[in-house]
Amino acid sequence: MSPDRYVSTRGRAPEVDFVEALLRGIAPDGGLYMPAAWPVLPADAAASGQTYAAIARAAMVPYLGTALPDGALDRALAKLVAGFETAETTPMVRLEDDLWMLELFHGPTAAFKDLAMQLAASLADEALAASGERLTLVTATSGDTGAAAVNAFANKARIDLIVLHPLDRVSPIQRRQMTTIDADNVLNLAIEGDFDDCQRLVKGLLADETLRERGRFSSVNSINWARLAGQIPYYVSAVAQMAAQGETRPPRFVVPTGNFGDAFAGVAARRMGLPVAGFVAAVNSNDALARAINDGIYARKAAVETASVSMDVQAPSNFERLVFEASGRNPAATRDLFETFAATGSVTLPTDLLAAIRAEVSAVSIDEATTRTEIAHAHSAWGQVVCPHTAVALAAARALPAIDGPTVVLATAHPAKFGRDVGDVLGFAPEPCRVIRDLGDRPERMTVIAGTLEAALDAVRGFGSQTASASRQ
Ligand SMILES: N[C@@H](CCOP(=O)(O)O)C(=O)O
Repeated sequence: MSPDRYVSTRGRAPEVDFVEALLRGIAPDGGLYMPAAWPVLPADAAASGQTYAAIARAAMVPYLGTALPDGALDRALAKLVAGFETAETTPMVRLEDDLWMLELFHGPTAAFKDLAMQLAASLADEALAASGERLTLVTATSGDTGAAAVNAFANKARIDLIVLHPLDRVSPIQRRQMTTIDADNVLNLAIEGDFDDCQRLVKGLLADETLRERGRFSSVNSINWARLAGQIPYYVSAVAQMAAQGETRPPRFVVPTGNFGDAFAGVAARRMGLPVAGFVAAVNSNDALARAINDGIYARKAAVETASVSMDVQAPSNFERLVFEASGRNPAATRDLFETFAATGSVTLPTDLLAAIRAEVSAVSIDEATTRTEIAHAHSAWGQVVCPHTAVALAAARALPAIDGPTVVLATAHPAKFGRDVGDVLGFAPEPCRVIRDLGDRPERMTVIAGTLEAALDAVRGFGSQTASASRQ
């Protein structure tokens, strides 16, 4: 069993290497790829004083094996860190003695998604240049993933990118980050529906045989293992940064959660040997994950609109990876559970599975009023202007019982991406960072379509002609 081989959570697909997992996105049996074994972090991986690139290299090399050209990861990491505005890439702020905030929003679209998306784009580019193939990517977004994907994949010669966002349910800045980029290889579709409709359409597009003639077809949502691999390093970096300040007790991480990809990357880091006291998934009123973990019933409900829009997710795709891992990597049990969920919208988790899930992660749901109160509290108590997603996690963290160790809250997006909601609470608009100021007032390009597979198929078939593709090579 090797960490550079990938198995499907549903057990009915052949093993693949990293490049295949990246370029396929989802396994042919409908499952998600998982490394066949967990690699072990080098003993000094989280020692203080290392650069982000060095930490990321150590954490990610075992997952890539020899699937990519020599030096591909180093080139991708060099480009990644050059695109960030802070020397530490993911700096930390100590809010209180035992409460820290890990800032993941200093990249080109001011959200944590940049950390993995920039790497995925560089690595996909290298893989396709080596094989001579073309790739079409489809991606569902509730705001941040789409922006990060458009920035990372715009004008890549061998790649077309189609982004589906729920019409009028992303923030104006998030929408403009997607729609104002000047790139013929990007198609923005605004779906009449919610994020879960977008996610359902992406799965439908990926399963459609008639689109195969376009070449390879994949997704850069966090169903793609490459997205998770690129999110593992910042957990290691957090432990290293705290060690540099004399804090060596294992931390508890509180992760604002939508699709559970960010949190599962943390679970992976712990599996690799990172000392972690626990994980808490902090969700907004879209609480399917919290209900599953706390009540033992995983059940879909209609999504509600919240200020933390990127977390307006009712069927978190990476819950499948958690179930696979917590079931002792049992593909039959995982398959049964998610096939039943797909058919009925509700499953009761078996008692032993639920206990194993709870050993990995706990979950807290934070309502809108508390989120607003927390935005105000972060400003009055610590002088921090935080985005609604970060506020959800801070509120969850402050409600938790104390532990003998630090609690680290992941700050996932810059507050200016959500200026209206944050400004509404604080009475002033958050200061935009450079990448948001640079958006300017360029015209927007997007197509509004109904939330049906037929409408999505029509839009995709009409996009990215061979002629246009050839002219970009
Ligand atoms: N939070 C997301 C939803 C998609 O998440 P992903 O991590 O699976 O790409 C967003 O901002 O779009």
